[in-house]
Amino acid sequence: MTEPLKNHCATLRSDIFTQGLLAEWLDIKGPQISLKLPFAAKTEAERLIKSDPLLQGYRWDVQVAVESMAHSKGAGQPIAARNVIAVASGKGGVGKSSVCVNLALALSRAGAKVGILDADVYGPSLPTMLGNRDAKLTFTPNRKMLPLQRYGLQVNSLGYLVDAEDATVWRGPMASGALEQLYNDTQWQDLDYLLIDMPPGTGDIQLTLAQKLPLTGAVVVTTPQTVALADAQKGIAMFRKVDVPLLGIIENMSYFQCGECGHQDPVFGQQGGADVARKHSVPLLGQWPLLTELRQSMDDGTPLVYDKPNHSYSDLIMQSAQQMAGNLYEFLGPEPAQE
Ligand SMILES: Nc1ncnc2c1ncn2[C@@H]1O[C@H](COP(=O)(O)OP(=O)(O)OP(=O)(O)O)[C@@H](O)[C@H]1O
Repeated sequence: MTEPLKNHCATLRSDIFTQGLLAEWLDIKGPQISLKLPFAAKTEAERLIKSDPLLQGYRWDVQVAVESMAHSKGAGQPIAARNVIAVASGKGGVGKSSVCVNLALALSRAGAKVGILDADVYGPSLPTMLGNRDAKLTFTPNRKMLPLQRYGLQVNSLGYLVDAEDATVWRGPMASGALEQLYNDTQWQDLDYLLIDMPPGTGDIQLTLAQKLPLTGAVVVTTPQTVALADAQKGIAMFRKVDVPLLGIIENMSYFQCGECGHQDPVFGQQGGADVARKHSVPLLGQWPLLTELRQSMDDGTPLVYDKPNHSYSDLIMQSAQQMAGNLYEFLGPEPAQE
């Protein structure tokens, strides 16, 4: 029965599991099935299993054991996590930090150990979005920073070290120095994914970061608006130039969705992010509407995907995050085992 069952699981396909649930991830002992996923997609796997009548008679134990991907680079920087992902935008204010926080929380819900490094040193917004602005970092005896724990994530931001207002007037070299220190001197604990909230833009500081950090991949956030799209394309070009694989584009603020009646209004134009994704052969990870509740949740420091997991918007975020993790695995493949 084991082989036919494994073959059946391989037919359970979705956008995230393009080859189904693979035989090597499954361990079947009588009515007990253990499924060990190599990327964060526990929620999607459970959904697939639940939707199949043939699999209901079994006891399922779904675990996530994220593997480090083969592609990992960076000029001499230590690698702080199994996978390091930049969340970037060519233009400011398109919602990059909000997307980064929600993606991180979604990956954590999908079974992974996740951290966020707020590298947006000119305007660190992580402390506000996570509702822990008064939190202060602690240090190890050898002066390493211990990341703060929040909503199941490990996080660090310049905002926990200095006042956000002070950081906004920093000049390039000071900001780059602070960033390198944040990256090198934070003692991250056993992370599957470290998401880096990059400073907006494609200038020197962003290029240096993209070159120096051992990035496994990058996600570009844009709105559908023409000016944002031009900058998003610069972002794509920047990552391609330094050989960082693009895991996808998130089109944020795709349309305004009225919280009362559900009416949709394409405030910033239509499909722009989707068109750029197609033009540059980068996957589109999602189209997230402009929603008052999302903005409110970020201002209140209780991000939607954590605070309201059953909200339809949270489903969108979960889909994008798991798709990103799946793309990372599919595009890059696990690191070969050490001899
Ligand atoms: N989909 C959305 N719906 C409603 N509000 C949103 C959405 N995405 C982001 N926002 C809001 O837009 C504002 C800007 O978002 P955010 O700070 O995430 O952008 P950013 O691109 O990181 O900005 P910066 O360039 O300053 O780093 C915030 O108030 C945020 O709550």
